[in-house]
Amino acid sequence: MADMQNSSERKRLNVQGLTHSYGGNNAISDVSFTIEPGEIVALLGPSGCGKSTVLRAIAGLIQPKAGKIELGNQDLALVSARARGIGMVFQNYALFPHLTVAENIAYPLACQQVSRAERKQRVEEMLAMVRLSEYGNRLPRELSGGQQQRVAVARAIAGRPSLLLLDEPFGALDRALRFDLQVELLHLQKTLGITTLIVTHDQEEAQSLANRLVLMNKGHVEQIDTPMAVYDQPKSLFVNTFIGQTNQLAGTVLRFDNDTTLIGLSGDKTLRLPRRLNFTTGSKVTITFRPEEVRLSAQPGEQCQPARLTVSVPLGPVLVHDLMLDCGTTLRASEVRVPGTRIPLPGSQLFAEIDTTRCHAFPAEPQTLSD
Ligand SMILES: Nc1ncnc2c1ncn2[C@@H]1O[C@H](COP(=O)(O)OP(=O)(O)OP(=O)(O)O)[C@@H](O)[C@H]1O
Repeated sequence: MADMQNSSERKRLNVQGLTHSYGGNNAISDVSFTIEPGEIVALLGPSGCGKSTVLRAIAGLIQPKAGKIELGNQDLALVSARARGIGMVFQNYALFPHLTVAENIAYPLACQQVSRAERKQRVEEMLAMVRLSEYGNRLPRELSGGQQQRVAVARAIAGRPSLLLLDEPFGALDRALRFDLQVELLHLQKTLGITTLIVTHDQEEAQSLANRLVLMNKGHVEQIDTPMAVYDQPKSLFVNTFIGQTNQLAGTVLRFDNDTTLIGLSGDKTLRLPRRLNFTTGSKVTITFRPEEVRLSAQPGEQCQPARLTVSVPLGPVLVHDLMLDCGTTLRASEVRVPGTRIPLPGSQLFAEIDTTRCHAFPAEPQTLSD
């Protein structure tokens, strides 16, 4: 293990202005981000937003139309896929079915012309790392899905890559197994310190694994931040709704009083935000807030929106309430259950107090944003 730690050189990945199209249709436009040596970053976004295209360009499997990719101090433009020193793991394991587990792991080492004796030693080291020491002589089909994926990870890191690319690596596995493998991968990645890029559309996976998230939408990068910053300070409505759950209210900026903004909601209701928004009076806005930022009570109060309970669902330690405002907008509230928490009856008239310090405001129409 010590040998392994010293031999994988930690490198910085620098992606600048990456642009690619397939047959005239732009798949990614001006994608830029960096991954610091030893860092793990997740590329996250809805299906078709261009994640795999970015990964393929970094791996050298496609030639991007524009942009620059540097690993360490090396520009990869003229470096073949094979010579890039990148380990890859795909969703579908992609193990050679006719080779044993040990032969699969040894394969990239043979390509690198590593001596037979060292190959044997490294395969044993890798098998131990992914806790499959007893399985070296089995064929892939004699392993479970989770075990096969661990072999794929072992094979990807056996060649001591300076960059590890993972494309939906646990997508085919069930939830519990995914979690176990995520923890294992995190441990391995930290031990080896390999600069890692993981592509996923699973936001929980991204948040639990990565130091930073690169959020993509329609071929563009929308935000690059830590998982907490992306959750707490989303830069766009897309990011706000893609990460975690969120409530949305359509509103109009009515006026500014001192350091507050009065928002008009439908049905003559209002909401006062305790800060001056960067919008002009009359702007149409979308106000967002998380379910945990809504407190329900049976009594009306200032800043409370009347709402009728549709259903309450206990989810482990949390009670999730779905409600409907008078205007027909749905609202979700959540609270941590404590002994004695009562589940209200569907149809109950309740009052939703929104934590206005945590609300975000986004333009409902782009042209209403003031500068
Ligand atoms: N070989 C190809 N030929 C033509 N269009 C392609 C090709 N590969 C991808 N695309 C298109 O490019 C866009 C980006 O695809 P890409 O596979 O990079 O997205 P993705 O975010 O990885 O999606 P998913 O999460 O579904 O795998 C999509 O519109 C897709 O249809």
